[in-house]
Amino acid sequence: MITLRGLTKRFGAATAVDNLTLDVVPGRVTGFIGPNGAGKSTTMRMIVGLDRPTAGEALVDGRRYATLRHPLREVGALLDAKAVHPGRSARNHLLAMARSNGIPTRRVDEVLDTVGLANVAGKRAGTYSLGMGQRLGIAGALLGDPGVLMFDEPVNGLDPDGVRWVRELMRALAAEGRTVFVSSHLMSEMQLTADQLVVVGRGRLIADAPITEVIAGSSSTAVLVRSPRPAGLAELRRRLVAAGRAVEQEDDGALLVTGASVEQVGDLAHEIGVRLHELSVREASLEQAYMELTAGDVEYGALATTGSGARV
Ligand SMILES: Nc1ncnc2c1ncn2[C@@H]1O[C@H](COP(=O)(O)OP(=O)(O)OP(=O)(O)O)[C@@H](O)[C@H]1O
Repeated sequence: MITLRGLTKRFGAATAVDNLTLDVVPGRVTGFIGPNGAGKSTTMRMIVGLDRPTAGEALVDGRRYATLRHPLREVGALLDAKAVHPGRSARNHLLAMARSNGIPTRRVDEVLDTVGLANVAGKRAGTYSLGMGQRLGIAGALLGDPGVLMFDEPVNGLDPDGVRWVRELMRALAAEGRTVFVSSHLMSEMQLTADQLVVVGRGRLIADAPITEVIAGSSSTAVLVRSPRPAGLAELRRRLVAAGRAVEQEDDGALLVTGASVEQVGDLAHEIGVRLHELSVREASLEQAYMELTAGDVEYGALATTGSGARV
């Protein structure tokens, strides 16, 4: 478990992380998302003692990182995949990490196997591709078989096969009861990987909720209603609009209702005697929900060059 209490980091006048309080619990993949510069990396760096909080604290299983005797056995982290000496082989890099944490050598070969680098483990890390570097970083995080794992942008630079491998790895680690905290800008991937989401903007907490709740809360999540009776559907529409719901009509005549639950729409249809052929939820994508949540917190926005003209 990771516990953040009033966690704050200021760099001079700028506040990178602003009073974050939350728990990242075991047995789930918790996605950590937010616009560029929102404070995700700084938060993760404070959890593993690489940055010192200006105020508040970050604890791993109730303890500060600095007080852990064998930290790699408690918490593994992929923070900067390039933070490997380029002249060192992957195997030697992991061996040095293992020695300093009382981890047996055979574990080095195990994790090299797990991440698919066994065949190139003797090559200098400086010759590795971006994706291979990510795999080496992940191997380092797994090395101590820790109960808490953090990954900052783990799929960065990976090919589709690698992206899928990371997704399955995260899910498997959480299923084993570990705490998995992972940041990413790829919302479609997050939607497939995470159970819980922590959303930050300008250092502050915007949301901490199950992914299903985040998506259900989006204004793009709607109820789809289809009926063989156009007159009945028109009456349903009139009633819904009168009740303050937003209703759109699809090209095939179906209604898309926002701001009402399936139960409410179904009950109303029953009340006025409209026969239905479909009543279902059309879920927003995580990307849509994310865009709404963070709309006011995008720090490095550019003017859109096409479409709506909205700042993105
Ligand atoms: N060492 C530092 N000195 C000064 N400012 C810093 C330092 N590290 C981070 N910052 C600033 O803190 C803010 C948060 O940065 P951080 O890298 O934590 O954001 P992030 O959410 O990880 O962003 P991204 O998605 O772009 O990786 C940014 O404004 C950044 O410029």
